[in-house]
Amino acid sequence: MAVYTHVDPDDLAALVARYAIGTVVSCKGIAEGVENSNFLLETTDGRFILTLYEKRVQAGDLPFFVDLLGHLADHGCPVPAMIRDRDGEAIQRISGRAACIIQFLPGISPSHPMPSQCEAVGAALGAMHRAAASFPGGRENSMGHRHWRAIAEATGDLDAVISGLQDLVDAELAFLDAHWPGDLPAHVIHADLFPDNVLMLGDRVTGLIDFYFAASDFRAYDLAVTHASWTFSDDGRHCDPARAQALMRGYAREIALTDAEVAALPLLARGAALRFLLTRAHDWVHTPADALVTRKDPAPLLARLRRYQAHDAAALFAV
Ligand SMILES: Nc1ncnc2c1ncn2[C@@H]1O[C@H](COP(=O)(O)OP(=O)(O)O)[C@@H](O)[C@H]1O
Ligand SMILES: N[C@@H](CCOP(=O)(O)O)C(=O)O
Repeated sequence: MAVYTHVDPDDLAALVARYAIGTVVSCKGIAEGVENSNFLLETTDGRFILTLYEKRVQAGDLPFFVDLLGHLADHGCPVPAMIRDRDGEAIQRISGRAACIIQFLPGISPSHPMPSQCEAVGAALGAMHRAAASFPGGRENSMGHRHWRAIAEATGDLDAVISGLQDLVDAELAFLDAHWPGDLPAHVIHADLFPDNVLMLGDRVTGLIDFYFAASDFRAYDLAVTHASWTFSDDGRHCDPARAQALMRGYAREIALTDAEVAALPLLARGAALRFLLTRAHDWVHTPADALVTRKDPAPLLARLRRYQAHDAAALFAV
């Protein structure tokens, strides 16, 4: 359960009173997620998500996320609105944290996606990229390639997380620094489109959520993150060709990748696997003991990284 911060009932009632959304019926911590404190808020008017922003989300970035979600919704993407209070404010404070009340979207995150669901999420990602390309805002990717070495250093002894990890990470960082592309098509991307950040009903995508890592970066890197998180076995050792082809097919319906992007995908996927390996390793070591959160295992991301390092990795991205 990701609840880092307690919400006092009187403070919550006062917060909700700022909005035209009825009065509080209940407010329960949500089991999923690792970054922020999330609550399912029920009022006399319906269901909402209350998010208190923790660790990696800077309060100063929240106006960017509010504007981005508004832009994507205006372009037909299934993203949740940040609800505005009677004064038009979406960003609040409660329990010493920046906070938002967010539209509740229906759907379930697929734990073991079917190929048809991978195809649907590929198309939803492509459509989201088409919309994001016209978004005028931008944001440095604080979880992007240039920052991975700092995350590794902040973790401490990587060998204490997985034996032999330090040497592997040092070598991979050097390789990626030497080969990372300079000029692929870029705009604001989601950058964390794991299955738990997509809501679906059957094969229909009903929600793309959790945009708090959204930042300016290569669109093909976003596809690589999605490939790494949707097409592998739970242990990260096996990429399912049916799921991978379906994801790529769905994306290709919306976006025609350039030859340079196609050539870069295996490298970008190595970067994607390393990024989430590093943040999981960091959180493995540094998550507060009293937080109600289930830490995510870094090992399956290491297995994916090894798969993407293999000489035949380009085949994993065939349409
Ligand atoms: N707009 C929403 N509609 C419905 N459920 C949501 C919404 N936002 C978040 N959730 C639920 O809360 C969980 C955690 O949200 P998420 O934003 O992924 O948290 P974190 O940023 O901490 O990882 C999601 O897996 C989902 O179950
Ligand atoms: N998706 C990342 C962790 C970030 O958590 P999220 O719940 O905000 O996606 C991972 O799986 O390591």
